[in-house]
Amino acid sequence: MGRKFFVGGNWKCNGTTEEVKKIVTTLNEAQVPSGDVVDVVVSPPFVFLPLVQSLLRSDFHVAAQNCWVRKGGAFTGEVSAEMLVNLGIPWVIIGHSERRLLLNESSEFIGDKVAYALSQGLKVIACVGETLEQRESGSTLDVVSAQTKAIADKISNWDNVVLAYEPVWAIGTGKVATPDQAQEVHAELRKWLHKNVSAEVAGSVRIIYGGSVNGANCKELAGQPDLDGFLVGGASLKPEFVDIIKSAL
Ligand SMILES: O=C(CO)COP(=O)(O)O
Repeated sequence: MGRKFFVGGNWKCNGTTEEVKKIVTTLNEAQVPSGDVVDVVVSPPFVFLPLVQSLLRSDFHVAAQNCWVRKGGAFTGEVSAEMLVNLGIPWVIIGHSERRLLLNESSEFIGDKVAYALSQGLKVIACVGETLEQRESGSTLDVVSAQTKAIADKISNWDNVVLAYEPVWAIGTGKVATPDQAQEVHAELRKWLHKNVSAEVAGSVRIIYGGSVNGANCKELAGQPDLDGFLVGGASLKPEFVDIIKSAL
């Protein structure tokens, strides 16, 4: 099927100028598989985007962690998709569970954001995932399907979308999904896309996993047939991010 492996590093709300420079130096010096084998995208906080973009090796790319839902204007504190395009930022993460849960972003709002960002020419890492409560009540597949539907309802072209499955109970907890748990949801998401979007999209969209991925557990997860990469939080701030990139091989 030829889906290129994708490794994203979500730095979240972390870092000082010095720390950011250090991470970028580590990445720039790393021996990793070529850009033909893996897409590497790191996502610093907005304020560090220009710095990271100017220092980062040219085969790695940057993503913003969010953007405004429509054209910019009188929206204090927001950053528009147009601004990211203006700075040459190619990617944006949309719908991360921390924004869904802590900032009350609804699935519909996220669908609108994905559509607007794509319309401006950005590539989107769109996140879905269930809470522990939802998993324990057996509604995981319903939840991730509904979150994916809210995106599918608003877009017609998936070429520039990477779908990130991030179970909330695995984020920052050290409790990684087992390879079987991840594979099950990834396969179901692909089935959902096949049925509700198209066979082509189901076959070509990369579905990446996020939640307590580290240098030790990445290899086994990467071996799952429907798992096309990772969105890494905590470990993306450490040198072991390089080992996660290497799991593409
Ligand atoms: O939320 C995540 C990436 O977006 C995952 O975070 P952790 O890797 O820290 O669990």
